[in-house]
Amino acid sequence: MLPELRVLYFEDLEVGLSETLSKTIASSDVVGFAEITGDRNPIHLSEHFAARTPFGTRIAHGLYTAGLISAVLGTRLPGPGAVYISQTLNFRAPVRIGDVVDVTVTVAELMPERRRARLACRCSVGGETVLDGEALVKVPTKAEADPLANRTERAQG
Ligand SMILES: C[C@@H](O)CC(=O)SCCNC(=O)CCNC(=O)[C@H](O)C(C)(C)COP(=O)(O)OP(=O)(O)OC[C@H]1O[C@@H](n2cnc3c(N)ncnc32)[C@H](O)[C@@H]1OP(=O)(O)O
Repeated sequence: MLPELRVLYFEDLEVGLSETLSKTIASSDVVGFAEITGDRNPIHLSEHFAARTPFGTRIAHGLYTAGLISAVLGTRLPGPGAVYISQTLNFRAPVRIGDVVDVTVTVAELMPERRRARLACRCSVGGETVLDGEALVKVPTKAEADPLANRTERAQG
């Protein structure tokens, strides 16, 4: 999943605006996440260990799946320049190697006075919700992102 970057400024957002990206979870993703974070829980890395858990097989780290939400926020909605403030997460069902995770974020509320957007986040596999929660992000306005362009517009206008 390497989507094209799209910048949406605060004034471009409206409640209900939504974006979905999909990612197939590879074993190398899970191994890589274990390496970069140090979370070597064998439920993610060892088939032998995972076979004796209720899941029956290795599962992805919850925070790896959550990271896919961050990818949508940071690349598509709102996109580059968005700053995470908070994120709630409910891990409702496991994600297994080979699963295709559909990640959807939807603008739920806009708070113009502080340029905050609240977004509903849902990850699903085959239509089943595996993770949901809410993100709060700070979103640049066009003027904040490009103050020179704004000054030029005013001078011309
Ligand atoms: C630390 C790391 O190394 C480890 C990881 O990252 S593990 C990977 C991330 N976690 C997961 O993949 C777990 C996914 N979730 C599940 O498989 C299940 O939710 C569960 C096994 C954790 C819980 O299942 P269970 O104990 O069977 O619970 P029930 O389905 O019987 O539900 C009982 C009520 O609790 C509510 N509920 C269950 N899970 C969650 C949740 N994650 N968040 C919020 N609420 C949850 C469920 O809705 C039921 O509520 P009700 O009102 O009784 O209907």
